[in-house]
This record gives sequence, C-alpha cells and structure tokens, in this order.
Amino acid sequence: MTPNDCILIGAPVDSGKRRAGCLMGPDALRTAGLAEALRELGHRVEDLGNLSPEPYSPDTEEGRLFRPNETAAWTARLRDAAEAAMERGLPIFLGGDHALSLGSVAGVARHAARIRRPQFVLWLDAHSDFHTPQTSGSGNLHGTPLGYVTGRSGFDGFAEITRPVPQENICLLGLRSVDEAERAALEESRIRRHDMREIDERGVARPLAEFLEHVAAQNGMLHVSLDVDFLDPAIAPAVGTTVPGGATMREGHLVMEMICDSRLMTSLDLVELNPFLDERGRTAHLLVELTASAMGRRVFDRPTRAYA
Ligand SMILES: NC(=[NH2+])NCCC[C@H](N)C(=O)O
Ligand SMILES: [Mn+2]
Repeated sequence: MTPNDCILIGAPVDSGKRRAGCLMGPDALRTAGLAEALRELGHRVEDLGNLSPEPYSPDTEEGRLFRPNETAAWTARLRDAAEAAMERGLPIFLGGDHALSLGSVAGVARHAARIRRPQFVLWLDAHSDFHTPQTSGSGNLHGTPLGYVTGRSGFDGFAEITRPVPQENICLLGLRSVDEAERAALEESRIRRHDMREIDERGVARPLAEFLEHVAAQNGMLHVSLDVDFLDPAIAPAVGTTVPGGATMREGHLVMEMICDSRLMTSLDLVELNPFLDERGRTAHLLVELTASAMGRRVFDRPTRAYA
C-alpha cells in the first residue's frame, strides 16, 4: 500500500448517549498501539491529540434529548477539523461515541464538494443511526448521524448541512437493530442496506464488493465509519449498545482488507469504544488490528506475539 499521511484526531465525544465512558476511547486506542501499528506499515502518522467542543451553553436535564448543546458544539468543531485534515492526509477519528460522525462526515463531505468529487459513506454498524431528534425514542443523538448528514430536518441548534451526502451514496452493513421510525424512513430512502441475515446468506464480500465497485466507478471519496457494535459482542464487548449476532473476527478483517485493496478509503471513524466495559483492552486491540488491515496489513503477516 502506498504510504499515507495518517492524521489521528482524538474526539472524546461522550454526549451522544447516557452511558458514559467513550471519552476514554481515544486514549485506549493510543494505548493499544494505533500509531505504532500504522507506522509499522510504512505510513506517516501525526497525532493531533484530543479536540474539545466549541463553547456552548450547558445542557439542562430537562427535555427529551440528551445533551443537544454539547453534541452540537462537538459537531461544529469536528466538521471544521475534518475538512481541514482532508487537505493534508487521511484523518482517523478516535471516538468517542457515534455522535462524532455528525461532524466528521459533514466535514469530509464539504471537502469532497470543494474538490468536486462525490462523497460516499460505508457505515459498519448494528444500527442504522438514521433518526432525527424528533423520531429518536431514546433521545440519544448517537442514533442520528446519518439523519443529520443526509440533510433530514429537525436538527435545531446544529450547524446547517451545506453538503448533504446523497442517500444512494451510503451503504449500511451489519444491521440487526433498527427502530420502527428508522425502518419507515429507510424504506422510503435510497440508502443501500445489508443486514446480518443477508450477510449470513450471501457472505459479507459480495455486497461490499458491489458497493466498492460503485464508489470506484464514480471516482468517489470514501468515508468508513466503524462502530464497535458492528462486531459480535463476544469478540468486542466494550460497547454500551451490544447486539448479539454481529460480525465475526474474520468478517471484520475481510471487510477491512477489501477496503484496503480497493484503495478507496479517504477517512475513517473508530467509534463507540467504551474502555470502561472492556476486558483487558481486547476491544481496543481489535480496533487497532482492524485498522491495520484497512491500512495494508495482510492476513499472512500478522506476527505471532508472546505477551508476558
Ligand atoms: N451509534 C449507536 N450505537 N447507535 C445506537 C442507537 C440505538 C437506538 N436506535 C437509538 O436511537 O437510541
Ligand atoms: Mn452507530
């Protein structure tokens, strides 16, 4: 793989849901050796440290939505950081919960519009995260990033989406938990979606290959958003919204290896890691390994390591 300029951007967003802990995600990913793994593959790595949200008026405990002001402030900061980082390399957003993708995707889409290339999004997740603040039953905004970046209405107080990602440019892979209101909206949408039932029947490679071919044919930019809960909780326990029946270790690696082979990925989110729920760092390590697969590590050059 040709060396990349990887830009690590810590985004300790924890306002997207009620269970705290994702704010420790960026440091867990660093501790698990993300930068070292990328350098070992020949990439240049710059770590920008952790961002903080723009100033905001504190959220009250009233209201249906959980911490909307804080999430809106993160969105503004991350959108600008993402757009700026795209000028210089391949940003990797170290989450933080999935609310960070309101900003990361909005920012990369603005950059793509500026260089006149279409933006595509591959969403690796158990959930579709296509709510609006109005349709969300939980009031947790980590369930809304795809609603926001496609330009659905109802995001009062959030930066206006100037460059919505076209629905047909989005592919959901790994679905197995979709709320009723999301299902209705998805069915009316042109978003591509492949649930675990389909992956069981057809394998993960065929639907992914179809999407990657489509991105390549359009000369697209590809943002990959990897939610820990895409993976089966048996191998990735460190997440607050586990859903049994997720991707296996090999399915996860195959997806990342195919992304690597396609040479299409231009930005990446690693989200929903809650180190408080991890078991001796195994989920953080798995995310590092998966990122390495996406960035050029081959299945046959995983060294055998003896841990003392
Ligand atoms: N990024 C996530 N883990 N999202 C989970 C969302 C769960 C549920 N659909 C909700 O809106 O509350
Ligand atoms: Mn998610």
